[in-house]
Amino acid sequence: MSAYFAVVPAAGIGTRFGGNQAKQYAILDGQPVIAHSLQRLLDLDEISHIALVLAAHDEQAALVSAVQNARVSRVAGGAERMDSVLAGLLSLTQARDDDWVLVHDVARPLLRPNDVRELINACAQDDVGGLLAHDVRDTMKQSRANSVGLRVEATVPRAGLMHALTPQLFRYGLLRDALLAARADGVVVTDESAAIERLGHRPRLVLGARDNIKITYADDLALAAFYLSAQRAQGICS
Ligand SMILES: Nc1ccn([C@@H]2O[C@H](COP(=O)(O)OP(=O)(O)OP(=O)(O)O)[C@@H](O)[C@H]2O)c(=O)n1
Ligand SMILES: C[C@](O)(CO)[C@H](O)COP(=O)(O)O
Repeated sequence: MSAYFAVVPAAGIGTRFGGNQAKQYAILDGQPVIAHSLQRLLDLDEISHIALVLAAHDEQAALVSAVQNARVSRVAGGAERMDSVLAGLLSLTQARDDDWVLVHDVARPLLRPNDVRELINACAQDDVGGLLAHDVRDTMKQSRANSVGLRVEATVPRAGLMHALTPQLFRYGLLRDALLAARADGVVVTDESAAIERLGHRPRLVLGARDNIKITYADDLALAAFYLSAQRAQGICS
């Protein structure tokens, strides 16, 4: 039977979020974002081990109790998200090629356990894997900046457009090889699926909850606090 591992890329510096510390240490309902994100994964008994990928200069992670859990190991990250994910994967020396690895951004603290289970179930018989996603709702415009400002270039048909979320779940050996190939080709991918797609595969898309937001800009923190209290009211988390 295949085992499930997780890699949590947490080596980013949060340029778009701003402030004087990385966004994973911003406080959300009394706890740093990293504590929420890790706890959501630790609550899933299916996951045997989590590789937490941190920036080399990170001195705050060690102070977070979820980081000290025996199922969590710390790994040094790289310059791009894909380098950090690869470092996490390569640290999982106990994983076999046909085991599964869930990659989940530390910046997504509101992951619902049921979404992970749906992703796991949907991919169970799959040779490749898949990711959580949700559909684009708004009318989409292609923009172009010119001498008279920002203008509409075209209206892009929204049918079939999806937002890629995490977790993204792939076979360990396939994901490792896909990321190594992207790196060897000098291609920077912003998610695991893109690396897998480059090899000609078509990852499965599993509809995920819209509250699984990524904290990217500072105002996302207030939105996350709102969704967290709504999840509590629904009994989705403690
Ligand atoms: N070299 C990097 C860059 C990003 N990440 C992680 O990848 C996830 C998604 O990246 P993003 O939201 O872009 O985070 P940051 O890189 O921190 O933000 P920014 O791009 O605004 O600097 C985050 O959990 C981040 O910590 C990482 O582990 N290693
Ligand atoms: C992986 C990801 O979270 C999918 O939404 C995302 O691609 C990573 O960060 P970015 O904001 O797209 O750079």
